[in-house]
Amino acid sequence: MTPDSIKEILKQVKYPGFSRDIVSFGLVRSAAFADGVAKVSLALNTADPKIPLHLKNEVDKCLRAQPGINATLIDVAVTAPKPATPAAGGGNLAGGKPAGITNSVAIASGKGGVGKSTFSVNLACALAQLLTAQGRPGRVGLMDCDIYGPSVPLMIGINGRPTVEGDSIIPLENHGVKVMSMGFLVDDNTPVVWRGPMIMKTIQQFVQNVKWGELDVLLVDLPPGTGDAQLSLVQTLPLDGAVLVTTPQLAATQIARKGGLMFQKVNVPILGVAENMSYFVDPAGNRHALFGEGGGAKTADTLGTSLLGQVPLIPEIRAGGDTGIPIVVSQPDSPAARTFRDIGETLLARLRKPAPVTNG
Ligand SMILES: Nc1ncnc2c1ncn2[C@@H]1O[C@H](COP(=O)(O)OP(=O)(O)OP(=O)(O)O)[C@@H](O)[C@H]1O
Repeated sequence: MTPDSIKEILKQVKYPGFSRDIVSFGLVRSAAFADGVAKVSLALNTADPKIPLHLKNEVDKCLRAQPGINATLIDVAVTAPKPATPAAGGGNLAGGKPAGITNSVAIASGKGGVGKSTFSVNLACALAQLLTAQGRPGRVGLMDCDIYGPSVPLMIGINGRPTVEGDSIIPLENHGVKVMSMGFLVDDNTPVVWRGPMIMKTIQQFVQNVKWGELDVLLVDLPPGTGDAQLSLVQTLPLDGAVLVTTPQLAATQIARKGGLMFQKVNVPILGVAENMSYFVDPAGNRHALFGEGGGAKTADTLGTSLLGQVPLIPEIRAGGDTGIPIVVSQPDSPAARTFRDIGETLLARLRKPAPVTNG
C-alpha cells in the first residue's frame, strides 16, 4: 500500500452535501502506510463543527474496510473560513456588503481575451444549478464590471434594461442568475470619457442599490488586467474572495502573479485559479494543447492556491456565448459543463455557508 493507493481509496469519501470526493477537493494533505496502519492527514476549511468529525469517521470506515489495513491514524486540521473584515468583505465602500449577500467573489484575469466573461457566465449558471438542486433557487448573482466591453448580457441571453423601484434597480434574470451589467447602461456609442470616476460610482451602486435579494454567491466579473483601474475597483468593492482565470501558456503565470499581488494588497483571499482554453479535442477524440500546458497549475502554485479546473477550448462554448445559452445550460451533461459544475462545487465548499432557507 502506497500513499497514492491510499488516496485512491479515499476518493470514495464524498464531502458532505457534494457529489465530489475529498481527494479531488484537495483536502487530503498526506497519506502514508506502515505495518498495517494507514495514516491520513486532512486539512479542512470550514466553520461547520460537524464536518471534521463526520469526515474523520468516514475516512476511518473507508480505510478499515480495506484488506491489509488494521488500524488508522487520522489527523484533521481545521481552519475556519476568513471572517469578513473591513478590507475583505467590506472594502472602502460605505455600508459594506448588503446583508443579503453571503459571499461576493471577483473573477479576474491578468490580461484580456482569456475567456473571463465566458467563464463567469458558465460558472454563474453552474452555481445556480447546484444551489437549485440543494433547494436554494435564485441565489446567484452576476455583476459585470467589464467597462471596456461588457459582454455578459449577450452571453447570458439578456437584452432588456433593468427597471427602477424607488431607490433600487431590479436586476434582470436568466438561466436562474440575477444579472447587472454596465452593458445595460452603456452602448457601443457611449463616449469613452464616461469611464473613470463616474463608472466607479456606478459600480459601487451595483452593490448597494441593486435589489439582489438573498444571494449565496455574487460573482463580480472584473475588467481584464491588474492595473490601477482594477486596483481601485477591488478596493471599493466588498469582496470575500477572488478567482483568477488564466490560459495554459506558461507566460501567463507572470501576469497572473500580478493579479495575486493586487488581491493581497486589498486583503482579499484567492480562492483558486481556473484554466480556460486548456486543450482542444479533435473529432477523433485526441487532445491538443494548442496554447501550451501547465500555466494554470503553475499559477496556482505560485499564488499558494489550487487549480480549480481546466475548461477545454471547444466550439460549443463559443457558440453558447454567441447565442446567450451557455453550454452549462444547453448541454448540461457535456464534459465541459461538468467541469464548470465541479469548479462551482469546489468554490461552494470554500465559501461561507449561508443560513438555511426557511421560507422555501
Ligand atoms: N473555452 C472556450 N472555448 C471556446 N471559445 C471560448 C472559450 N472561452 C472563451 N471563448 C471565446 O473567446 C472569446 C473571448 O472570450 P471572453 O469574451 O469571455 O474573454 P474575456 O477574457 O472576458 O475578454 P475580455 O475580458 O478581454 O473582454 C469569445 O469569443 C468566447 O466565446
